[in-house]
Amino acid sequence: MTNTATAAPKAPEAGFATEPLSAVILKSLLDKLNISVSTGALNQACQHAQQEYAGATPTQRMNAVLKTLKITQVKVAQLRWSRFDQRKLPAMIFYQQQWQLIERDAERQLLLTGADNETQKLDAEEIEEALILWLQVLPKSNPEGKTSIKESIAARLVLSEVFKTKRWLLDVVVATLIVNLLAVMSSLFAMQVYDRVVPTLAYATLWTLVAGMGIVMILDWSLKTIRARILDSLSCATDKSVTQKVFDHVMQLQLDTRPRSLGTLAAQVGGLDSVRQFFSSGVIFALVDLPFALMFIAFIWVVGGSIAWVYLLALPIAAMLGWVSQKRLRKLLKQQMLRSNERQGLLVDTIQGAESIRTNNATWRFSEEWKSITASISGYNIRQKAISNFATVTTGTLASLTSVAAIVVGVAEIEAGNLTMGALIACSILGGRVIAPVAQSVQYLVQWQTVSQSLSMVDQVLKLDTERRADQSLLMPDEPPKQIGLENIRFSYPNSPIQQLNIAQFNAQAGDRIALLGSIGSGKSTLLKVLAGLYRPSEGRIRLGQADLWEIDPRVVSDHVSYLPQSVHLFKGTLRSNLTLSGVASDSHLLRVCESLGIDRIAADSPNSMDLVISEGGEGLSGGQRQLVGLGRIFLAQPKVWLLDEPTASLDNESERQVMTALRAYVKPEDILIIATHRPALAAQMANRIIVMQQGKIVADGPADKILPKMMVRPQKAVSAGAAAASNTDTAPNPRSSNGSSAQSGEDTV
Ligand SMILES: Nc1ncnc2c1ncn2[C@@H]1O[C@H](COP(=O)(O)OP(=O)(O)OP(=O)(O)O)[C@@H](O)[C@H]1O
Repeated sequence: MTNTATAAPKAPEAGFATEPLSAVILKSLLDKLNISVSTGALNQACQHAQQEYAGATPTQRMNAVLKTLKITQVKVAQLRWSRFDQRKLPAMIFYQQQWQLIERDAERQLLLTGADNETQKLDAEEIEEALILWLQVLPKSNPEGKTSIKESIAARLVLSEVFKTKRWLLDVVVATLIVNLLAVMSSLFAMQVYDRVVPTLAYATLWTLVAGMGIVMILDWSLKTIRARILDSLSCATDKSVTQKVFDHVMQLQLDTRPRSLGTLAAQVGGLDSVRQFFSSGVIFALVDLPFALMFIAFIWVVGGSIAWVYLLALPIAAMLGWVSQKRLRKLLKQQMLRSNERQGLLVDTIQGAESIRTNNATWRFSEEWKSITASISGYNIRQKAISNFATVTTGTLASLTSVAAIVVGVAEIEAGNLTMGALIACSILGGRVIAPVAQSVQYLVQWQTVSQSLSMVDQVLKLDTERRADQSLLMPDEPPKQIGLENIRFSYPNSPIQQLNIAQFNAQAGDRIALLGSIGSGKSTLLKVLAGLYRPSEGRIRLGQADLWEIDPRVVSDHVSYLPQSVHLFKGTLRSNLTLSGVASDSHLLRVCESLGIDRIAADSPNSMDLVISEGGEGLSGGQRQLVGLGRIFLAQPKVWLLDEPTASLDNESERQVMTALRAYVKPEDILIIATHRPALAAQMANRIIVMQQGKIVADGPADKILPKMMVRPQKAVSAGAAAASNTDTAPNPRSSNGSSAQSGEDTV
């Protein structure tokens, strides 16, 4: 167990706010970030920023420099070295009264380079309080929104499902081949009738031909129906399997890397619908029919000679039209989809936060935001519709033009004696079969843009890390863990340079009852989530029992470690289904837990008892009742490690007492209990060991009876008192303090 105490933060180095940003250092940093900029322009921008923003912070001046240089892909953050996530180097540092470049060399040693190009190696401790300016290069957005099928994970997923069995492909190709050959029969029928039946009025021949055509039509109808059925069932099966895979991926996402905007995430996953619609809307017919266009042209050549040229000329024009339209649509659709996802996120946020919006009189603000997003979506929509309508109408006109041109050429051929009237009519019928799939393909090229944008949205979700690698062989220890600990843990949220946890050593043994104290934002919840295996630290190791927690099967981890979040989420269902989320608790166990925690009173107040209906989003229970349900879940799970984040924050005194009693009864002597709380009274009642956190670090760790009394004295200085107490304290945990007197007066929060 560690006993760490850090000094209070030192004052920032004088002069940091006014010292000009060094153009030389900034140039080196931008070069390292692969952002090219001319030295002259950079010098001018730095001078301009210094003159215009003389008294401003370094961040404001850096932003001014970037704005002058028109560098938009970079965000600036300013923070102390002690909170900086060192993996995010290089950066600029204000040290020894000057701006310098800080990076790591090949041996991972910290290296400072000054404006004079002098370099020096140094240790992290020397620059603990120095100021860092960090430039975050935002991922390059793909302005064209181009997603190649090869790069797209979602597209590969869909295609691998579509082609899992290839039998259907053969069936569809054979059916299509026959359907197209039958189309040739229809044109031959027309030719025979015009050339042989009409001149002689040979009815016997006509009836024979009609009988033949009857068989052809029945065959055509049957094959088309079978082909559609095959493709429909294929698209349903693909849809089922792909959406399931994406849903499972979302369920296994590493929680700290999950995007913060959940409404947008939901919209991204919903994008799969347009992919499914595309694949089930008959695109495969158009694709399969497309090569037959060439076959029909060949047939027209045989029957009508030079008429074939007309169609051969129309083909590339139609293809060009489709290609140009989809190219123009690409960028528009991407913008439209991004805004649509944003709107979906706003809708979810507004519905969830309706109470806060109303009570803060903020309805107008959200309404304005909605109006502005909708206006831009409509703008994109109108432009997109104009392009696709142009493509559709122009292809239609092209089809008519082609058929007029074919007739004109045909008339000339008839005059020259190269063609009969029947052959001209047969060519006209076949010509329709050339233009139709090409026109359809233009539509699909246009539609493909929507699909490829949806695919790239789904891709963004599929690219997020899952909690375990797919190829990882996981441990399944059969012994329950007797300890949980951290070694050299550092944690920061993605895209944030701030280190939210920095803990060299922490160990909790069986029997430990730990209260985690610290001011708001000090990292208590983050620590509990890291211990629960919900957040993956960027560095270091979490030991659960003898193994690394991230090497253990997550189901085994959840069996042994339970975490109660600060705000408990309830799901649509009943009180019972919300308590027994995993569905493994027996009724008698459930009833005992409900009685111990007072949940039975919630059930008793409802006519439906334990079947009390909970609606989507957990509406139907009060804040305190939700917290009891959350506790109930953990009591039912009976874990070895109990991680409770402010478990009684929403409870009244009576319920809190009941929960405390229940905790004493249910937490077994060999279990580990860690409670994050702002209430020293709660800590005094439950804990035999106190840990105090500050800025993501453990600043005090020791027996409750040594640390708590000092914290009760001046709650406003609790954290530093805790740190001071710890520095005078034995490092071994003491048995639980019996000194309840300090607890009684300790209703203050820490
Ligand atoms: N999803 C997130 N992304 C980025 N930063 C976050 C995120 N969640 C929390 N933080 C930051 O991490 C820091 C630690 O937060 P944490 O919730 O662990 O604090 P805490 O000690 O539990 O606070 P409280 O007592 O208010 O619950 C805070 O500064 C917070 O702003």
